[in-house]
Amino acid sequence: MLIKFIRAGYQLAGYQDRRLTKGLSLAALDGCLLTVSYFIVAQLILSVFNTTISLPIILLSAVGLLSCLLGRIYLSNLALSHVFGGTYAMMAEARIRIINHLHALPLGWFSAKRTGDLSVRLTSDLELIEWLWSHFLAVFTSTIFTMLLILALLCWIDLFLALLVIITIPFSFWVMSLTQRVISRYDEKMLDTASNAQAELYDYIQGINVIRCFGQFGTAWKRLSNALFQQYQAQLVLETKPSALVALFGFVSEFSFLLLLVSGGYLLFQERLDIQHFILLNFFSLIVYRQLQTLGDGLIKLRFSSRAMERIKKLLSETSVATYNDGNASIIPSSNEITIKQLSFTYPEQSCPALQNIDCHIHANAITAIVGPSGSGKSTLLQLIAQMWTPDSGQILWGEYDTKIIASEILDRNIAMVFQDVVLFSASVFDNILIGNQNATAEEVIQAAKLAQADEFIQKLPDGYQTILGDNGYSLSGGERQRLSIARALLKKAPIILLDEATASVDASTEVAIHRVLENLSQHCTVVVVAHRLNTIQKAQKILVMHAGCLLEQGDHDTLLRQNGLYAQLWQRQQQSLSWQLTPNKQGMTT
Ligand SMILES: Nc1ncnc2c1ncn2[C@@H]1O[C@H](COP(=O)(O)OP(=O)(O)OP(=O)(O)O)[C@@H](O)[C@H]1O
Repeated sequence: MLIKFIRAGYQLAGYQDRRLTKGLSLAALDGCLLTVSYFIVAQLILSVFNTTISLPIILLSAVGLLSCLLGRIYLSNLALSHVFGGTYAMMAEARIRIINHLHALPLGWFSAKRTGDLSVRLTSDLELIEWLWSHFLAVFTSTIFTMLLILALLCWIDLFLALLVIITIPFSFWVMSLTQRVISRYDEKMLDTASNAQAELYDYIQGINVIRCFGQFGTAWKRLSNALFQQYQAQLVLETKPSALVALFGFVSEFSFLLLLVSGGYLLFQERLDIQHFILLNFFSLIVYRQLQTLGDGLIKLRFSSRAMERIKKLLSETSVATYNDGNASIIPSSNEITIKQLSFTYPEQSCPALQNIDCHIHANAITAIVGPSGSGKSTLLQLIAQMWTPDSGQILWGEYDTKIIASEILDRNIAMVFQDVVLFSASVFDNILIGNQNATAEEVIQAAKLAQADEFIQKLPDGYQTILGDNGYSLSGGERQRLSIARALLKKAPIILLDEATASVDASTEVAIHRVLENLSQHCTVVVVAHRLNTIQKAQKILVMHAGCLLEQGDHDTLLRQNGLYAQLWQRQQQSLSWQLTPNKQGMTT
């Protein structure tokens, strides 16, 4: 089981740190040195009883014991620093591998799993494994060596009595494995309830403003306290259920000591064993008993963290977006046009497809707009173009190549996307824009902010570009946040820019200015925008009109108006609403 655990750890990290092997060898040496010091004590006891004790023997023993002690301090220190160095480096690598794997997972995975569960796997589960590697492996190795050597010493003193100790060891291990099996029945539940409690805590803190606004403290608190109570119960069961077996393990290990005491006493009485050897046998069997206890404790914890290891391995086995790992990094399409062929897509765990048989052509170096009623599939189409999901069927071609065969890093580098929900990090405004292109100069960052109509409000912030934004950039208005995310996308200078209602929260004049920038950009970029306000995309070279997951109409503004279909209806409704005027009625209220 231990070997399996170590192998799984190596797999998790993706490499085997040499410091760990070195540290474990040093721990084994430490265990040997401990046995040497016990041997010296045994010799001293024998010489007392044999009356051969003398000052030189006492001095020699003292020097021997001191050397062993100093040697052990040196060895255990060195062993631990190697084991810690190796373990922490490997676990850091494991975390990076997990994060890299998460990058490649389809967005649906994140919405299906709760953030709390993920954070438990990345924190508590990994910490448990890390703790066991760093604190148990070295102790386990030195304990095993000490125990084996002491058993050899026991055999040297009296083979028959040593065998009495040895035969009880398999029983101890049998009880230990029984305990592990019982624990494994409850530890899964404990880890699951811990994940759930963490998820509830996360939801509670995230949604505290909504909870407060709608007076939902009672309901929200009930959910949270329920989850915490379940975790508490699972923890209690895990601790109490195997306790009888843990006690039995202690009894079986102690029994060997008892057996030796009684049998040794009998042999002593029969004068077949002398007193000095009787004392030595008991002294050593007591040490074996202690070592067995240490091993038992560690192996029980090992079982617990093996479960954590399985959960992380399961996370790593989640299937990534098809293109992510297999893509060809050398493919660079000759043009930035996008062709969509018979594309259909259903969200995970949904029965109705969000997109059905979409066929269209998105011109290079032009603006294409996607419009349609809410829920018609506009954002989904945009996200599929950005390869955030794997389609059920159909193809998306970038130039002449199917995006499935293009390496995801190439796609990521060439596509800039502005999402509906803007995510800003707790960093300066400057750094938030710089995320778009880490190699950009300060001038380029400011230029991108100017193009996104963000420079003016940034200059008015307390520290300008160096103003630190709070959690998720809460100190900015919705429109300001959107402009920062547009600046970020512009800074990327990607040949394909996708904007999902990127200007929904900005005022009309800013929106016009941003669209003017997009028009300029479209001279050398493929720009795809999802828009609700149709007057902003009137000049788009192509407009895709979505309805209930289908592409209903396509063409430019004038063609679509002539078709007198859904687009014409939407256009007319918006034009009517633009002509509305607020006038006071007789009671003086505006209507
Ligand atoms: N992560 C998801 N999981 C399951 N269903 C989803 C998910 N995201 C969107 N949907 C569903 O897919 C359909 C299309 O959604 P989509 O967001 O693409 O529409 P939209 O046209 O962009 O809407 P809006 O204009 O309101 O943003 C909707 O029925 C929506 O409920």
